Amino acid sequence: MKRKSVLTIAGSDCSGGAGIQADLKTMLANGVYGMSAVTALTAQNTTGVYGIMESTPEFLRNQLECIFQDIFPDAVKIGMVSSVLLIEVIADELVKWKAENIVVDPVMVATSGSSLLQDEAKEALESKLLPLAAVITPNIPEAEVLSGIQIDSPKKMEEAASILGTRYPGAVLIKGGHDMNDANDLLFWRGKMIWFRGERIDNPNTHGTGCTLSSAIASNLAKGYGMEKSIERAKQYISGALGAGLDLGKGSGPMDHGYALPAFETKDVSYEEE
Ligand SMILES: Nc1ncnc2c1ncn2[C@@H]1O[C@H](COP(=O)(O)OP(=O)(O)OP(=O)(O)O)[C@@H](O)[C@H]1O
Ligand SMILES: Cc1ncc(COP(=O)(O)O)c(N)n1
Repeated sequence: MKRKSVLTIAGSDCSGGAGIQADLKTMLANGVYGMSAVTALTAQNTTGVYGIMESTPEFLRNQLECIFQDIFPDAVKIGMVSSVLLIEVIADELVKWKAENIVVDPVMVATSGSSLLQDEAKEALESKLLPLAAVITPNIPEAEVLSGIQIDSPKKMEEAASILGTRYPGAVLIKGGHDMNDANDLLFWRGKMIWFRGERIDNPNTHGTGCTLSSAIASNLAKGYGMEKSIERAKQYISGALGAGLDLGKGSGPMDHGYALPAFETKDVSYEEE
Protein backbone atom coordinates (compact mmCIF):
# COMPACT_ATOMS: atom_id res chain seq x y z
CA MET A 1 0.00 0.00 0.00
CA LYS A 2 1.29 3.49 -0.83
CA ARG A 3 0.49 6.77 0.88
CA LYS A 4 1.16 10.42 0.02
CA SER A 5 3.90 11.89 2.19
CA VAL A 6 4.70 15.36 3.51
CA LEU A 7 7.93 16.71 4.97
CA THR A 8 8.05 19.45 7.57
CA ILE A 9 11.26 21.46 7.93
CA ALA A 10 10.75 23.30 11.20
CA GLY A 11 11.62 23.68 14.87
CA SER A 12 10.67 21.28 17.65
CA ASP A 13 8.21 22.47 20.32
CA CYS A 14 8.84 20.20 23.29
CA SER A 15 5.39 21.06 24.68
CA GLY A 16 3.79 19.56 21.58
CA GLY A 17 1.45 22.35 20.45
CA ALA A 18 3.39 24.07 17.67
CA GLY A 19 6.35 23.38 15.35
CA ILE A 20 7.27 19.87 14.20
CA GLN A 21 4.96 18.24 16.74
CA ALA A 22 1.87 20.16 15.53
CA ASP A 23 2.88 19.48 11.94
CA LEU A 24 3.18 15.70 12.36
CA LYS A 25 -0.10 15.45 14.29
CA THR A 26 -1.82 17.49 11.56
CA MET A 27 -0.40 15.26 8.85
CA LEU A 28 -1.57 12.10 10.59
CA ALA A 29 -5.05 13.54 11.03
CA ASN A 30 -5.13 14.60 7.37
CA GLY A 31 -4.28 11.16 6.03
CA VAL A 32 -0.69 11.60 4.84
CA TYR A 33 2.61 10.10 6.00
CA GLY A 34 4.53 12.77 7.93
CA MET A 35 8.32 13.26 8.03
CA SER A 36 10.42 15.93 9.74
CA ALA A 37 13.79 17.65 9.40
CA VAL A 38 14.49 19.59 12.60
CA THR A 39 16.02 23.06 12.25
CA ALA A 40 16.14 23.78 15.98
CA LEU A 41 15.15 22.41 19.35
CA THR A 42 13.17 24.88 21.42
CA ALA A 43 12.56 24.70 25.15
CA GLN A 44 9.05 26.15 25.32
CA ASN A 45 5.62 25.62 26.72
CA THR A 46 2.25 27.34 26.54
CA THR A 47 3.65 30.36 28.44
CA GLY A 48 6.72 31.13 26.33
CA VAL A 49 9.99 30.13 24.67
CA TYR A 50 12.82 29.62 27.17
CA GLY A 51 15.67 28.38 24.96
CA ILE A 52 16.68 27.61 21.38
CA MET A 53 19.37 25.18 20.20
CA GLU A 54 19.89 25.19 16.46
CA SER A 55 20.82 22.22 14.32
CA THR A 56 24.14 22.64 12.56
CA PRO A 57 23.80 23.32 8.82
CA GLU A 58 25.62 20.03 8.12
CA PHE A 59 23.23 18.01 10.25
CA LEU A 60 20.18 19.66 8.68
CA ARG A 61 21.57 18.79 5.24
CA ASN A 62 22.14 15.22 6.42
CA GLN A 63 18.49 14.94 7.50
CA LEU A 64 17.23 16.36 4.19
CA GLU A 65 19.45 14.08 2.12
CA CYS A 66 18.21 11.01 4.05
CA ILE A 67 14.61 11.99 3.40
CA PHE A 68 14.83 12.98 -0.26
CA GLN A 69 16.94 9.93 -1.21
CA ASP A 70 14.45 7.52 0.27
CA ILE A 71 10.84 8.70 0.69
CA PHE A 72 10.40 11.59 -1.71
CA PRO A 73 7.79 13.96 -0.17
CA ASP A 74 4.71 14.95 -2.21
CA ALA A 75 4.70 18.31 -0.40
CA VAL A 76 7.00 20.24 1.93
CA LYS A 77 6.02 22.57 4.76
CA ILE A 78 8.62 25.03 6.05
CA GLY A 79 8.22 26.67 9.47
CA MET A 80 10.87 28.01 11.87
CA VAL A 81 14.13 28.32 9.91
CA SER A 82 16.11 30.32 12.47
CA SER A 83 19.30 31.47 10.72
CA VAL A 84 20.91 32.40 7.39
CA LEU A 85 23.06 29.26 7.13
CA LEU A 86 20.10 26.94 7.73
CA ILE A 87 18.02 28.83 5.15
CA GLU A 88 20.81 28.41 2.60
CA VAL A 89 20.94 24.66 3.18
CA ILE A 90 17.15 24.33 2.86
CA ALA A 91 16.99 26.36 -0.37
CA ASP A 92 19.91 24.45 -1.82
CA GLU A 93 18.38 21.04 -1.07
CA LEU A 94 14.87 21.97 -2.27
CA VAL A 95 16.27 23.19 -5.60
CA LYS A 96 18.62 20.21 -5.94
CA TRP A 97 15.81 17.69 -5.40
CA LYS A 98 13.19 19.69 -7.34
CA ALA A 99 10.79 19.58 -4.39
CA GLU A 100 7.16 20.39 -5.20
CA ASN A 101 4.16 21.81 -3.37
CA ILE A 102 6.26 23.89 -0.98
CA VAL A 103 4.28 25.76 1.69
CA VAL A 104 6.29 28.41 3.54
CA ASP A 105 4.97 29.70 6.86
CA PRO A 106 7.32 32.67 7.42
CA VAL A 107 7.56 32.16 11.19
CA MET A 108 9.19 35.19 12.79
CA VAL A 109 7.83 35.66 16.30
CA ALA A 110 5.95 33.16 18.51
CA THR A 111 2.52 34.17 19.82
CA SER A 112 4.19 34.49 23.22
CA GLY A 113 6.46 37.24 21.80
CA SER A 114 9.79 35.39 21.44
CA SER A 115 11.73 35.77 18.21
CA LEU A 116 12.14 32.52 16.26
CA LEU A 117 14.08 34.06 13.35
CA GLN A 118 17.41 35.86 13.75
CA ASP A 119 17.23 39.48 12.52
CA GLU A 120 19.78 38.98 9.76
CA ALA A 121 17.91 35.89 8.51
CA LYS A 122 14.81 37.81 7.38
CA GLU A 123 16.47 38.86 4.15
CA ALA A 124 17.61 35.30 3.37
CA LEU A 125 14.07 34.02 4.02
CA GLU A 126 12.74 36.61 1.58
CA SER A 127 15.30 36.11 -1.16
CA LYS A 128 15.91 32.36 -0.95
CA LEU A 129 12.82 30.59 0.41
CA LEU A 130 9.74 32.67 -0.45
CA PRO A 131 10.46 32.50 -4.22
CA LEU A 132 10.38 28.65 -4.03
CA ALA A 133 6.92 28.48 -2.42
CA ALA A 134 3.67 27.36 -4.03
CA VAL A 135 2.07 29.37 -1.24
CA ILE A 136 3.30 31.55 1.63
CA THR A 137 1.15 31.93 4.75
CA PRO A 138 2.10 35.05 6.75
CA ASN A 139 -0.01 36.21 9.67
CA ILE A 140 -0.72 39.96 9.93
CA PRO A 141 2.54 41.02 11.68
CA GLU A 142 4.58 38.90 9.26
CA ALA A 143 2.69 40.33 6.26
CA GLU A 144 3.43 43.84 7.61
CA VAL A 145 7.15 43.13 7.84
CA LEU A 146 7.29 41.50 4.40
CA SER A 147 5.12 44.05 2.54
CA GLY A 148 6.35 47.13 4.42
CA ILE A 149 2.82 48.45 5.03
CA GLN A 150 0.74 48.62 8.19
CA ILE A 151 -2.36 46.39 8.13
CA ASP A 152 -5.37 47.48 10.17
CA SER A 153 -8.28 46.60 7.87
CA PRO A 154 -9.38 44.03 5.27
CA LYS A 155 -8.56 46.62 2.58
CA LYS A 156 -4.98 46.84 3.87
CA MET A 157 -4.79 43.02 3.88
CA GLU A 158 -5.69 43.13 0.18
CA GLU A 159 -3.04 45.78 -0.49
CA ALA A 160 -0.34 43.72 1.27
CA ALA A 161 -1.44 40.52 -0.49
CA SER A 162 -1.20 42.24 -3.83
CA ILE A 163 2.30 43.58 -3.04
CA LEU A 164 3.52 40.12 -2.02
CA GLY A 165 1.64 38.31 -4.80
CA THR A 166 3.32 40.50 -7.37
CA ARG A 167 6.74 40.00 -5.82
CA TYR A 168 6.66 36.19 -5.51
CA PRO A 169 5.63 33.59 -8.09
CA GLY A 170 3.39 31.53 -5.76
CA ALA A 171 0.16 32.23 -3.94
CA VAL A 172 -0.08 34.43 -0.82
CA LEU A 173 -2.43 33.61 2.05
CA ILE A 174 -2.65 36.33 4.73
CA LYS A 175 -4.20 34.93 7.91
CA GLY A 176 -6.61 37.14 9.80
CA GLY A 177 -6.79 34.89 12.88
CA HIS A 178 -4.95 36.50 15.76
CA ASP A 179 -4.85 40.09 14.81
CA MET A 180 -8.00 41.04 12.88
CA ASN A 181 -10.12 39.40 15.57
CA ASP A 182 -11.98 37.37 13.00
CA ALA A 183 -11.10 34.17 11.17
CA ASN A 184 -11.08 35.52 7.63
CA ASP A 185 -8.00 34.73 5.57
CA LEU A 186 -7.17 36.30 2.21
CA LEU A 187 -5.66 34.43 -0.74
CA PHE A 188 -4.03 36.29 -3.61
CA TRP A 189 -3.46 33.81 -6.39
CA ARG A 190 -3.12 34.13 -10.13
CA GLY A 191 -4.19 37.77 -9.96
CA LYS A 192 -7.38 37.04 -7.99
CA MET A 193 -8.34 37.93 -4.39
CA ILE A 194 -10.26 35.16 -2.66
CA TRP A 195 -11.55 35.53 0.90
CA PHE A 196 -11.90 32.42 3.09
CA ARG A 197 -14.43 33.36 5.73
CA GLY A 198 -14.17 31.27 8.87
CA GLU A 199 -16.35 31.26 11.94
CA ARG A 200 -14.49 32.87 14.85
CA ILE A 201 -14.23 30.30 17.63
CA ASP A 202 -14.15 31.59 21.17
CA ASN A 203 -11.06 29.72 22.37
CA PRO A 204 -7.97 31.33 23.98
CA ASN A 205 -5.94 28.18 23.24
CA THR A 206 -4.43 29.05 19.86
CA HIS A 207 -0.81 27.92 20.31
CA GLY A 208 0.35 26.53 16.96
CA THR A 209 -2.55 27.60 14.74
CA GLY A 210 -0.17 28.87 12.02
CA CYS A 211 1.89 25.65 12.00
CA THR A 212 -1.28 23.57 11.88
CA LEU A 213 -2.89 25.51 9.04
CA SER A 214 0.22 25.39 6.82
CA SER A 215 0.72 21.64 7.45
CA ALA A 216 -2.92 20.95 6.63
CA ILE A 217 -2.56 22.91 3.37
CA ALA A 218 0.62 20.95 2.50
CA SER A 219 -1.19 17.65 3.27
CA ASN A 220 -4.05 18.60 0.97
CA LEU A 221 -1.71 19.68 -1.85
CA ALA A 222 0.12 16.34 -1.47
CA LYS A 223 -3.17 14.48 -1.88
CA GLY A 224 -3.77 16.33 -5.15
CA TYR A 225 -6.32 18.98 -4.17
CA GLY A 226 -5.99 22.34 -5.94
CA MET A 227 -4.84 25.47 -4.10
CA GLU A 228 -8.28 26.84 -3.15
CA LYS A 229 -9.67 23.46 -2.11
CA SER A 230 -6.52 22.76 -0.05
CA ILE A 231 -6.99 26.00 1.89
CA GLU A 232 -10.73 25.51 2.30
CA ARG A 233 -10.22 22.01 3.73
CA ALA A 234 -7.34 23.19 5.95
CA LYS A 235 -9.60 25.87 7.44
CA GLN A 236 -12.31 23.29 8.09
CA TYR A 237 -9.75 21.12 9.87
CA ILE A 238 -8.36 23.93 12.05
CA SER A 239 -11.87 25.13 12.97
CA GLY A 240 -12.67 21.61 14.19
CA ALA A 241 -9.39 21.39 16.13
CA LEU A 242 -10.05 24.76 17.83
CA GLY A 243 -13.73 24.00 18.38
CA ALA A 244 -12.96 20.72 20.19
CA GLY A 245 -12.09 22.88 23.21
CA LEU A 246 -8.96 21.12 24.52
CA ASP A 247 -7.69 23.00 27.57
CA LEU A 248 -4.11 22.22 28.64
CA GLY A 249 -1.31 24.30 30.16
CA LYS A 250 -1.07 27.62 31.99
CA GLY A 251 -0.87 29.88 28.91
CA SER A 252 -2.28 29.81 25.37
CA GLY A 253 -2.74 26.06 25.06
CA PRO A 254 -2.62 23.64 22.13
CA MET A 255 -5.52 22.51 19.94
CA ASP A 256 -6.93 19.02 19.66
CA HIS A 257 -5.24 17.85 16.46
CA GLY A 258 -6.81 14.41 16.77
CA TYR A 259 -10.43 15.54 17.15
CA ALA A 260 -11.50 13.76 13.97
CA LEU A 261 -9.37 10.62 14.36
CA PRO A 262 -10.67 7.28 15.45
CA ALA A 263 -8.42 6.62 18.47
CA PHE A 264 -7.15 3.14 19.37
CA GLU A 265 -8.34 3.85 22.94
CA THR A 266 -12.08 3.16 23.05
CA LYS A 267 -12.60 4.52 26.58
CA ASP A 268 -13.44 8.26 26.78
CA VAL A 269 -10.10 9.81 27.75
CA SER A 270 -11.36 13.40 28.14
CA TYR A 271 -12.38 14.73 31.52
CA GLU A 272 -13.45 17.99 33.16
CA GLU A 273 -11.38 19.24 36.10
CA GLU A 274 -13.26 19.33 39.43
N1 LIG B 1 -10.31 31.94 17.24
C1 LIG B 1 -10.25 31.45 16.00
N2 LIG B 1 -11.35 30.89 15.43
C2 LIG B 1 -11.31 30.37 14.18
N3 LIG B 1 -10.19 30.36 13.41
C3 LIG B 1 -9.07 30.91 13.92
C4 LIG B 1 -9.02 31.48 15.24
N4 LIG B 1 -7.75 31.93 15.49
C5 LIG B 1 -7.04 31.64 14.38
N5 LIG B 1 -7.82 31.06 13.42
C6 LIG B 1 -7.43 30.58 12.10
O1 LIG B 1 -6.23 29.84 12.29
C7 LIG B 1 -5.37 30.02 11.17
C8 LIG B 1 -4.03 30.55 11.66
O2 LIG B 1 -4.15 31.95 11.84
P1 LIG B 1 -3.32 32.82 12.85
O3 LIG B 1 -3.54 34.24 12.49
O4 LIG B 1 -3.67 32.38 14.22
O5 LIG B 1 -1.86 32.37 12.47
P2 LIG B 1 -0.52 32.59 13.23
O6 LIG B 1 -0.54 33.89 13.94
O7 LIG B 1 0.58 32.35 12.25
O8 LIG B 1 -0.52 31.41 14.25
P3 LIG B 1 0.61 31.00 15.30
O9 LIG B 1 1.63 32.09 15.29
O10 LIG B 1 -0.16 30.87 16.58
O11 LIG B 1 1.13 29.69 14.90
C9 LIG B 1 -6.10 30.95 10.23
O12 LIG B 1 -6.83 30.18 9.28
C10 LIG B 1 -7.04 31.71 11.15
O13 LIG B 1 -8.14 32.25 10.47
C1 LIG C 1 9.13 25.55 17.04
C2 LIG C 1 8.06 26.56 16.85
N1 LIG C 1 7.63 26.88 15.60
C3 LIG C 1 6.65 27.79 15.44
C4 LIG C 1 6.04 28.40 16.51
C5 LIG C 1 4.97 29.44 16.28
O1 LIG C 1 3.76 29.09 16.85
P1 LIG C 1 3.01 30.08 17.87
O2 LIG C 1 3.05 31.45 17.28
O3 LIG C 1 1.63 29.54 17.95
O4 LIG C 1 3.74 30.04 19.18
C6 LIG C 1 6.52 28.05 17.80
N2 LIG C 1 6.00 28.60 18.91
N3 LIG C 1 7.51 27.13 17.93
